[in-house]
Amino acid sequence: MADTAAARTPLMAGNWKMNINHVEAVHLVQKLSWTLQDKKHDFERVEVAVLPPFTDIRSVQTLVDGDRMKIKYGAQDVSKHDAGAYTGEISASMLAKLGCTYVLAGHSERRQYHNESDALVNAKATKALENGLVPIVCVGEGLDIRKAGEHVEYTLAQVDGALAGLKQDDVRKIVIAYEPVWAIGTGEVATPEDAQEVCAAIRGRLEETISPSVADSVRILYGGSVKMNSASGIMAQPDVDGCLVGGASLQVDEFAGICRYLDLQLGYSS
Ligand SMILES: O=C[C@H](O)COP(=O)(O)O
Repeated sequence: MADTAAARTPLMAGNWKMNINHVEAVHLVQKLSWTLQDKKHDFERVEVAVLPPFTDIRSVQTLVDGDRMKIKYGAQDVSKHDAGAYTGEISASMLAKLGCTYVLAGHSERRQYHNESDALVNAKATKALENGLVPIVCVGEGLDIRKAGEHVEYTLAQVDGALAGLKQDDVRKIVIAYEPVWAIGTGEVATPEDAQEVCAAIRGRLEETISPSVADSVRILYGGSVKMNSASGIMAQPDVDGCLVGGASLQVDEFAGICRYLDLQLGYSS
């Protein structure tokens, strides 16, 4: 496959999960912005996004808009419904109105604790796209599947299910995050080669089932215990276009270091 990684702008997305209230969110985003600006971070070269809990999004929007920050933001989940009697759910149009760019669909914790199926992930991604949001579709295997050596096949089946029926032009817009469940929040980092193996297989599947040009455009992230020190090795892989960062995104210096992996690779000051 043609190596067009340079045409895919890397994305570092910080998933705060159920951490950080709306007051803390303002401090965290402000400090992240100052830290990155101070280091002259080039947001066109490496895109930075935060994915706070729903209750924080309005505060983050106000700050980002007011200070004209280049940090993007989004949500951790979205309803498959447009509106109506769905207590506790949040629609894609509500997120769009809040200026969200991204929304996670099918994070492994949603699949694990809320039994989200590939069909539901597909419905959520579809709703996100209809409302102008970019879904970050999450896939990845558990430890038993990895040990059985079935991780590639398993993950590709999730990709097929999550993208079923989407139009080529819609698939081109999405982001896919490969997060091996055994490496999430455990300190167990998949090796760069582990990440590359599955990310390359996902790209290959898009090439086969959608089109080579779509496969070359879609950004594929790795997620699972990424830290400042592991980011550059992971990002050196040709089919890895960014990271979905959980725990480390709650620490400004750590997350800023991940976003600045290129500068740190070149030995510039941290
Ligand atoms: O959404 C992020 C992934 O679940 C990774 O989380 P983690 O960096 O805490 O392992």
